[in-house]
Amino acid sequence: MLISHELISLSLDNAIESLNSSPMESSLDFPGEMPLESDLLDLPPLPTNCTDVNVVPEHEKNNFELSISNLEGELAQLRQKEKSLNKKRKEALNKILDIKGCIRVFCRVRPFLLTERRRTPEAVSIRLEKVTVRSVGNKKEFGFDKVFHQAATQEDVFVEVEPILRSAVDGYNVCILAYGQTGTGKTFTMDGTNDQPGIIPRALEELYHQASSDSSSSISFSMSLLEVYMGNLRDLLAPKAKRCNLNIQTDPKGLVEIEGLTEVKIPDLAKAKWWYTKGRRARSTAWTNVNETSSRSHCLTRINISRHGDKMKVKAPVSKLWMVDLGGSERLLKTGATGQTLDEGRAINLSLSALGDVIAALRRKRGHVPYRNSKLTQILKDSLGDSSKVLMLVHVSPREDDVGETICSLSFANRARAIEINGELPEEIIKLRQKRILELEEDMREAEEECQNVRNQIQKAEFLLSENKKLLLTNYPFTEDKEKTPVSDKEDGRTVNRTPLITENGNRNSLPRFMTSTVASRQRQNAAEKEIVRKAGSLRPGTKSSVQFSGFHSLSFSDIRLKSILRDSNRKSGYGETKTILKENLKCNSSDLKIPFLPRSKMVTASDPNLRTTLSRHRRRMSDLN
Ligand SMILES: Nc1ncnc2c1ncn2[C@@H]1O[C@H](COP(=O)(O)OP(=O)(O)OP(=O)(O)O)[C@@H](O)[C@H]1O
Repeated sequence: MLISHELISLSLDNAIESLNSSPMESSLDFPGEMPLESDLLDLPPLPTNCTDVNVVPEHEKNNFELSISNLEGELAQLRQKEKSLNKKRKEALNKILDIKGCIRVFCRVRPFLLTERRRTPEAVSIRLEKVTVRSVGNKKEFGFDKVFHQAATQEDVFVEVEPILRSAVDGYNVCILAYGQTGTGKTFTMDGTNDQPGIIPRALEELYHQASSDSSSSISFSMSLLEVYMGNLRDLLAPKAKRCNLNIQTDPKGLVEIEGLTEVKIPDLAKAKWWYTKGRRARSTAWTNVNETSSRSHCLTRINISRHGDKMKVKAPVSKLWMVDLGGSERLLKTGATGQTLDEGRAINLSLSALGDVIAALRRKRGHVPYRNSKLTQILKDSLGDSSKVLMLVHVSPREDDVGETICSLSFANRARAIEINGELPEEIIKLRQKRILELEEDMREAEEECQNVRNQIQKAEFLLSENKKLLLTNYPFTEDKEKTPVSDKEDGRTVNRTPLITENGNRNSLPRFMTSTVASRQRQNAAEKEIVRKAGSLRPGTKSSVQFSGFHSLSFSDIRLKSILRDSNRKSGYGETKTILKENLKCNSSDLKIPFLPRSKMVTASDPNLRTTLSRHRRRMSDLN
């Protein structure tokens, strides 16, 4: 192995030279396809006019080591910078959400269905972020943080939801609730269809996207799905027999856990979607006068987000993302419900009113928050409080027949926004807030852009570091074993570089004494190495034997990518194009990439007397290994 590596450890300039030269000019010519290492082993004995590159002087090893430690230092600094930029972005986002309010309420108006008759003037109209409802000469107006008109797409809705998801990945507990009369589109918004996926499938995708772009920590997800049906908890991911009667536990710190709830690891998006679809199928639905597949329960999807920092031993902090498709609020007579369906409707209404009370108490910053009044609010206790972010999407129907229900839903939403206490804010304060939000958004965007730049630099540095390590190991296979084989030591008052020797059983320096080098032979060897370096250096000042990135960064010729780059460059004309190809493939600036350009005449031949010692040493090492 060492032989072939040494053979192909040509410097980039020599490599390009070989690739571009004609068969007459070079004995190591690679027309089109590069030879395999095994091919190289089968090559006939080296002719005298051969580029000998087996000697890597010891002082270059120090350069490698210095380069590696420089890169490691650079990487540590870059990672620190990424962390602080991330923190800056988080803070800006958090401030934005605080200004906008920790409990935000959006309204979505469902379009008319094909079976519904459209009347003018329409009962529900929208102007900016206000919804106006008209009925028999009366007109009521409701304000929201955001209103989605009938033509709004799933994408439009998701764009507004995305920042809150970011908060979940940043470590906050987040709760997204879909509220509204039955048949107004809650399930459509949360779940969607195959063609028009809703918030949950999009959020899953987004979470993996955010996790993959955060290199400062590793983020993992797990999923649970449950429904609150008639005041009971049902585990939608458990086998049917084990689904019911789960208990809610709250620890002294106020963290909520549901005893026995199935929690599945979702290492990738495909797994996440698979589990989600499985759970959704188990949900209770029934036919009502209003909706053919009316949800008869509250369906809760929980994603636990664990963030592992540098120290994997420390227990990873976990944040919860709840996405809740609430049961339909309805006036029970209208739905034509009887028997069990009537009971289901009552249970839904009771828990919705408990939810309304909790949100209103939180908005008013009351000392007592009535979480205990329903199972739904008990479950969501640690995700509705002060340090959490809540988003409620209220759904309404555009139909005149539904005006009564629409007004009920919008009043519920207004209560959650605490509008009746504060009234709408004065125009001036709204403008000031908007200005501040714009500034913070700009800060966030800048931090994000800078962070992305730093991530690119990290990637590049990581690549260079691994290349340098590979190269070091290739040329100095015993590098880790520093104590047993000192790289250099003093002998007779002079510095002597030692190349480690190896026997079949792997012991070094255990050769018979007559085979080991003497002080004199080592000095000759040393002198020969120095001579090679001197000759190479004299050909072009500053030329180094590898692709030079800024500073000491170098790239091994044995790297597959470089091989293919060189092969391409061989088909093209030469130096200029090679440089372009390298730049494109390695995605670095031209200033970072300095390819030494050497004249073709730069050949070190085996006939050089100074090289004889070195070559014989090389052959001995080859035979040691064979
Ligand atoms: N924005 C929309 N665009 C197109 N179709 C919609 C939209 N919103 C709702 N619908 C359609 O309206 C019907 C009822 O919607 P959906 O089942 O989502 O209501 P729901 O509020 O979840 O009802 P329930 O509370 O009874 O479960 C469905 O056929 C759905 O496809």
